[in-house]
Amino acid sequence: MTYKVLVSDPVSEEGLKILREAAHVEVVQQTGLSEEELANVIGQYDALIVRSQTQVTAKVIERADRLKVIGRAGVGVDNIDLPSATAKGIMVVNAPDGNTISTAEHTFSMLMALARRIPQAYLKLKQHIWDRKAFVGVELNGKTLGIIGLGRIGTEVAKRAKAFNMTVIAYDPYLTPEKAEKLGVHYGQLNDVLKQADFITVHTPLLKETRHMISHDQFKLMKDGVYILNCARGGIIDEDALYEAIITGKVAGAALDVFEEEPATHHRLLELDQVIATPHLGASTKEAQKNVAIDVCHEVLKALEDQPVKNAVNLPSIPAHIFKKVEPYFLLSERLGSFVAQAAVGAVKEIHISYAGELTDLDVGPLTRNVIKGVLSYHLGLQVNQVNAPYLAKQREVQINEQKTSSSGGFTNLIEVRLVTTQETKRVAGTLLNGYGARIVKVDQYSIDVEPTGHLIYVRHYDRPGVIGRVGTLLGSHDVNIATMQVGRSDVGGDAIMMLTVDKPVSKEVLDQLSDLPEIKSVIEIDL
Ligand SMILES: NC(=O)c1ccc[n+]([C@@H]2O[C@H](COP(=O)([O-])OP(=O)(O)OC[C@H]3O[C@@H](n4cnc5c(N)ncnc54)[C@H](O)[C@@H]3O)[C@@H](O)[C@H]2O)c1
Ligand SMILES: O=C(O)CC[C@@H](O)C(=O)O
Repeated sequence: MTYKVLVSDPVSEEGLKILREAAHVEVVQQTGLSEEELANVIGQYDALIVRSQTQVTAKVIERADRLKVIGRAGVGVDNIDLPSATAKGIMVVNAPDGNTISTAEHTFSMLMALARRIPQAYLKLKQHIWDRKAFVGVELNGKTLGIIGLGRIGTEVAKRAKAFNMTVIAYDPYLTPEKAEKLGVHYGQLNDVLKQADFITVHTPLLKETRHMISHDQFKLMKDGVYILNCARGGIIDEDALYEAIITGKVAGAALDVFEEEPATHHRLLELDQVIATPHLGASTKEAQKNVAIDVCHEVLKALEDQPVKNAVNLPSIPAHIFKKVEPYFLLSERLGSFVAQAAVGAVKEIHISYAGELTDLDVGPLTRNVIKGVLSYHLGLQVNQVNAPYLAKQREVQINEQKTSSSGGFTNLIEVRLVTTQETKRVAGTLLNGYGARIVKVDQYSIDVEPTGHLIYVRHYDRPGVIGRVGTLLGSHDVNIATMQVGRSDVGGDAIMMLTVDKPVSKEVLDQLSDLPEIKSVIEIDL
């Protein structure tokens, strides 16, 4: 059988030749296809290889009847509708390592160009104007670089900054003071980075939690005359807030490689002299394109030949007989991980998972991987899957401990997840109730009974008369309907929790108002 592979973005020939040289593969290159055009041809192909331009939408996937694998030559898979691909059984693979250095170097080029106003001076000279007074820059030497997101690229940027004698302060949910010390960077919370840095660069994925993570309130905390860089994803920085911060002089300059909507040829930020920009060129080097093309083509070939792949973004690979037994606990295990990651404060250090009751007879490996996936996905997004979750945890020095125990607290099956962070230990336990589905039955020392689904509000408070009423009244006054409410307390008048299920996401303003109510200790919104 011959496999047909469609390459719909420019991808390096050095990678494609791996496919061309495979006897049973035919490669077709067709770039610049509209959604409609791609949907019309996709039915003929077994594999699709893209970079970031091609939008692999639900409509395209719906027509992809032969498609076995989608290969992304790069890291971000935000241009691929992963749920649709997964639902149709199409594997998505990426090439996460090949463009790290290029993107770090691009960020550093932008940092230097921003500090010395090189693009602005270049433009003037091209207009035959020899203006030396207008382009006085600032040195990097002795300045503080704030890095938000110290993953692959952030870490490489940090190394380069240190070579320039910069102080580096970083915030990442997986960064602990010990790891920071090893890397030679200062450990900070987000606000520390915002307050202390002269230059701030973001290197996180674009997730619900990171969308607009730098907005009006965050700009207010920064030093006057701060410089901002985004070579990660448009949308991490709120572009309207950035515009305002530049106009008011809070931000002295910004370097942008990415935009909320691309191509961004007419963006109003581009009108500002303080803004320098490139059209999403972070990964555009011969080396990176060669690396990612080779990596992704190897992966696509393996997927076509049913061999194990390293960088599958969506599909688990579990033998069928094990899958059948553990499948009912899949949702519960992942949601417990996700719950505890959202509920806990501080950088993740250890994940302890214990299984009790009838689960002790099963191979719980896939469930453990699912719990880890649930924890890590909160900060690492779509790149985490069943296959790579333990590897990603190890890479981040997160310790994993799995055990089976006889104490099931009266439940026929029980999964307990204990997350140890730099600041606290958070526990959650769940069970699968025969005929009723998954339930969270314990949070820390409190017994509750909550379906792990939808929008939850987790309130810690003091057990005093009137607290529950005030919470209900406040939510009601903001048109937030409470679907269920569970209350747990340690002892009368002592610490207590409330777990509310609400029908729609609650705005930050309402959550802040809830936190300000008397006797409330903390309020966290959890999306499952
Ligand atoms: N401009 C380009 O051409 C280009 C090229 C490659 C990658 N990228 C983008 O760069 C970004 C980083 O890529 P990477 O390979 O370093 O990814 P990575 O997964 O190695 O690192 C991302 C880091 O962000 C951290 N993070 C997640 N949520 C956070 C939060 N709320 N606050 C602080 N940190 C948080 C994660 O813990 C992780 O360590 C991604 O958005 C990727 O798509 C852009
Ligand atoms: O394909 C590109 O050049 C962009 C790649 C980059 O944004 C990525 O996420 O890997």
